[in-house]
Amino acid sequence: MADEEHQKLSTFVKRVHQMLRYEAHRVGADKAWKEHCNKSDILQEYAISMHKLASVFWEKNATDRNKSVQCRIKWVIEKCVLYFFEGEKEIRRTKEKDKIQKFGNATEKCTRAFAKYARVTASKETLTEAEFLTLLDVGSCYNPFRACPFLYVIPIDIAPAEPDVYMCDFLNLAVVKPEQPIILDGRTIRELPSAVCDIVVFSLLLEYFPCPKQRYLCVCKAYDLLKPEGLLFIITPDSKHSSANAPIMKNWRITLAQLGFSRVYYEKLPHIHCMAYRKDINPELSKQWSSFQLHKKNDTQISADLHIPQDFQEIHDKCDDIADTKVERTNQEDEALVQMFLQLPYD
Ligand SMILES: C[S@@+](CC[C@H](N)C(=O)[O-])C[C@H]1O[C@@H](n2cnc3c(N)ncnc32)[C@H](O)[C@@H]1O
Repeated sequence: MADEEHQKLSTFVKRVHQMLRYEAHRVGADKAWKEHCNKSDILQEYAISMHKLASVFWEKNATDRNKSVQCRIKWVIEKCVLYFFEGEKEIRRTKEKDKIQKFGNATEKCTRAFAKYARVTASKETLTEAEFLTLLDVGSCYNPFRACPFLYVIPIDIAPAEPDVYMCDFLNLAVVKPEQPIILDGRTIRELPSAVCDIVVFSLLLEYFPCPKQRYLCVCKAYDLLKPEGLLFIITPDSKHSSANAPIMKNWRITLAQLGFSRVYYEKLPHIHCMAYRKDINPELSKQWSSFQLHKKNDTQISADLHIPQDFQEIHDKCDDIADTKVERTNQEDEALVQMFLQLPYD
């Protein structure tokens, strides 16, 4: 039997997600979100629960790849090293350039954009590579990337669990003109300049939002905040077999391609999907790929949504009291629940 406290924390986190989905269904996503952000006691308890789940319970399983979701942080760092320091970035740049040349006149505009980008960055490149990489960790909670030596981390959260995490609602963050200074108003961030980040991380973030449009807004914002050739990491929970939610993952890929992202790394680990998307120098190629995929599916229009399996589940017309984490269950039901929440509180 799994630890009782582990189960209680997982249940609390899951109930916050359920409550938000229920409220969004009842009063609309925008209103529900606004009200949710004012529930400081629940946000605070969520922050404490999440921090404890990740740093105590998941940490215990950190060395076992089959059990651990803790490896999500390691996965992101490993892929950053491969991409930024071990040549993958240059390989991708060459591939993009080759494809553009292959497509010929139709993409003449792309070729010009590419050449201009190469000229502008050539002088800065060596300097940039030697400096820290700027990583925006959205929904950071407890700043798990803090210890990484080559990262300058900007951790943000609506409910920081650690004092070095900035208070910020990403949905309402203003993206301002590039080359503006980053304004840190005390421990709160209200705006960031565009094209300022090498890396944006959404680790277990997107499923928090009750509505597919809010998730889409997040990826659009990440696109604006990233430098060309920067990476967006998305870690999303799924304890099922890799093929079970493959159509949803494919739709994400098509939607992100429509924005100008191409997928660089993907891995299904036992409890999570791990993905890294590159902001292409020119968005036309990935847009073309996306249109081709839609054509194959006989779809004409890309949806400005990012769905998760929970969107297709029935919304219960009554949401249990969030504070009441004690539910009457049989031993068998208890065991099933524990197995389900052993690693992640979402599925
Ligand atoms: C499930 S936790 C994940 C924490 C951490 N990233 C991890 O991998 O362990 C989701 C976090 O996202 C935060 N969050 C949700 N919506 C947010 C928003 N709009 N802006 C910033 N943070 C948000 C929550 O407060 C919560 O700490």
